[in-house]
Amino acid sequence: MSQSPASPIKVGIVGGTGYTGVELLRMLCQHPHVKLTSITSRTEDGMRVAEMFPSLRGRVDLAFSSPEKAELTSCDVVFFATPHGVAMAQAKTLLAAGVKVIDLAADFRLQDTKVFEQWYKIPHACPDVLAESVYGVVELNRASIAKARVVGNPGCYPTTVLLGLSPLFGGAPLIDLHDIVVDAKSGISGAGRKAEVSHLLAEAADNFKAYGVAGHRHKPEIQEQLDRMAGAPVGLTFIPHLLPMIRGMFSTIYANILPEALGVDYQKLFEDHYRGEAFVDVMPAGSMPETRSVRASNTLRIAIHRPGNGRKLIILVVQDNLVKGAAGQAIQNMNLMFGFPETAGLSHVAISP
Ligand SMILES: NC(=O)C1=CN([C@@H]2O[C@H](COP(=O)(O)OP(=O)(O)OC[C@H]3O[C@@H](n4cnc5c(N)ncnc54)[C@H](OP(=O)(O)O)[C@@H]3O)[C@@H](O)[C@H]2O)C=CC1
Ligand SMILES: CC(=O)N[C@@H](CCC(=O)OP(=O)(O)O)C(=O)O
Repeated sequence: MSQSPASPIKVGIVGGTGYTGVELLRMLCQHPHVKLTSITSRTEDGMRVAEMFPSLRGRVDLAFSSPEKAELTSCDVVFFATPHGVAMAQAKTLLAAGVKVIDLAADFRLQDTKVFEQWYKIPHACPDVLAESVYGVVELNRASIAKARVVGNPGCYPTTVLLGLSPLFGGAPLIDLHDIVVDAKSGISGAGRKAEVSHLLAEAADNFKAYGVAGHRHKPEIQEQLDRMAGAPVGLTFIPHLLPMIRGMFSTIYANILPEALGVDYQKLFEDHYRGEAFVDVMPAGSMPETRSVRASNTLRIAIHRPGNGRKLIILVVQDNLVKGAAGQAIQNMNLMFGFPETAGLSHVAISP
């Protein structure tokens, strides 16, 4: 049962100057049960948050502090909006102090440490903490997240793919598991705020390209979860693309319906599966979702298509990579971990246009 404590919980953010960090700030400063107490940056130690982000003037009255100076052990929960490898170095200390941890990077996503080390090129610092962590797609793992001390917030692409496919698993076999194709596109904020030539306006604007075709680190993450959901190895092709826009993610998923499942009403199946979910919207039959319909909101929208009523099932999924794909989902996890209403602080309507 949801409960609201009399006093707000104390929240720290490691990596407050990045794109997902400032999204956490934007949403948490309006959260009814949260008090922001620590926000770190190695490079902006001492700078007022509102000086760097004028959108937060009058909302966040704090300065960035270096991670060493920040009093993270006095928080109730710490979000890591940092590169891979940072959260796992501090998780044990925080847990020992009774602090819950939500990592927006990949340290607590892949349960197989060999696969983690193959893709992230760093040894896992705390396999025991990894073993107790929960993969944070709320709509898939609600009960475990509510009891968790450590959550690995999913990658942005995996969220679209797993929520796009999840209604097809758990009952009688419906699709050919050997051949699922995901054609995914992300806005450039997905690459973070750090300077890189390929992210310059002159390089990324008025351009469109695929990347990671030979292999992308989100493929093993999706694979681990899909294999678990399907109860068998899934044949997955995953191709990410870079869109010439700032925010937004669009995944088109192609699956082949099994001959014995051609009579299923997939629109109804998806509607029934997600009925009552606050942040997953199954659009009416024939809809064409647009990224701007979810911009700055925690909503993920899905549309189901079946051209010619044939055997190809096409699932269109849109989300804001920085919100449902990162900071919003992390707050949804926090709400569950502390017994708050799942929607607390997350009621932002999309900005459109
Ligand atoms: N952008 C997106 O759409 C998504 C991002 N993610 C993941 O979330 C995490 C954050 O992403 P994003 O906000 O885009 O990244 P950014 O590059 O925009 O920001 C990274 C932040 O981490 C801080 N930081 C960097 N290195 C360290 C370190 N060693 N110790 C402590 N702080 C550090 C930086 O500040 P400073 O250098 O001043 O300390 C900065 O505030 C990443 O792991 C990313 O993969 C997940 C899903 C979607
Ligand atoms: C557009 C773009 O570059 N997107 C990033 C993925 C987004 C992300 O941050 O994912 P992780 O948390 O797993 O790093 C990429 O493809 O590397």
